[in-house]
Amino acid sequence: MTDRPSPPSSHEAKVVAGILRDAEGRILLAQRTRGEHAGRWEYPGGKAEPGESLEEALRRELEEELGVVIGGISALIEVPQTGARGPWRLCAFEVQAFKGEAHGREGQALAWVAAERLRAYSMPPADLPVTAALLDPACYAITPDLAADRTEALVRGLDRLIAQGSPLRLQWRLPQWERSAAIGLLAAQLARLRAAGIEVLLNGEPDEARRLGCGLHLRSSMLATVERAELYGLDAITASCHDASELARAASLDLDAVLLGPVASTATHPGARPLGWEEFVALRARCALPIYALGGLVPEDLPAARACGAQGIAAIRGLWPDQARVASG
Ligand SMILES: Nc1nc2c([nH]c(=O)n2[C@@H]2O[C@H](COP(=O)(O)OP(=O)(O)OP(=O)(O)O)[C@@H](O)[C@H]2O)c(=O)[nH]1
Repeated sequence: MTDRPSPPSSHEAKVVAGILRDAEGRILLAQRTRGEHAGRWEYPGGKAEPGESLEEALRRELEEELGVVIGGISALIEVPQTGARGPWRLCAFEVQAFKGEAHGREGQALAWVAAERLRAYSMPPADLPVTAALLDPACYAITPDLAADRTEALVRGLDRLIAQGSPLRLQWRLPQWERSAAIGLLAAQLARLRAAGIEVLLNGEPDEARRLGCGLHLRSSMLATVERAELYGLDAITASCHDASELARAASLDLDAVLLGPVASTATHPGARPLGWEEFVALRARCALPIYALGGLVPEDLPAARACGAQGIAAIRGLWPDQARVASG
């Protein structure tokens, strides 16, 4: 587990937002009536006032804007951003219960939206990571770098991932394997992975992923050269990023998420300089893509990652089940 990040700086403006659900599980959006994002939809809330805790701010805003009194809340994600007026942070909370019937007390339109329809609503950029935190897996596993004769060990690892039964993204990365063998094994495993709710992204070429009908992960070298048109018709697309220019490139291609790291030092990439959480936050603040924090992280790091604006963690060792047995088995 990594050291916890330092608390957000006090000169950073805070905006609180609540995720409210109705009896059918639909989520409440409010339409902005003024300012830069007028007409766009957002999670209801507003700016915290000086001296107010985030919970107090959320309670006040939701009462003022919607006429509801909220019960318990839990942190979903914080999204540090850099705006024209300086640093600010969108702090999104799941609202476990509320009293009263939500209505637009400030003339704003409201909509109860089924989770899978959220992305059909135009939202401010800072909301992209909030929506991704609601809809997409928090864990992004990467296959271990096994030798080409280790098919059985790999399949045993997949069995265990499936048995865990939690939502997951899985990057299929087998650099030591013949291309045809790596793709052949994925083709044979894809249906059962998908049936278990595991979303597979091939570390490879767009055409290969299209033929398999799975997602695609772009190495940073490919991110630099790939054209948007080559990515047409693919499921989820992610990319490896290490700095602000790669993040900007990923954003210009409108990718679904990126992996940013290494946050801490890792056994698999011993020479790479770790970013640490502070630099991670500084980079995250300059773009609005969903970002998985990568490098030396384990599931216990998830709350810290979410507090730094990460969608979750990406890892080989930290997420591959029973790594020790795979390595020696
Ligand atoms: N409430 C809310 N604000 C958001 C979201 N996403 C996002 O970028 N924002 C931005 O955060 C800021 C929130 O300010 P606000 O105008 O709602 O807050 P307020 O009513 O307390 O402030 P005001 O009285 O200065 O207008 C706006 O610039 C808004 O566009 C979101 O999901 N919910």
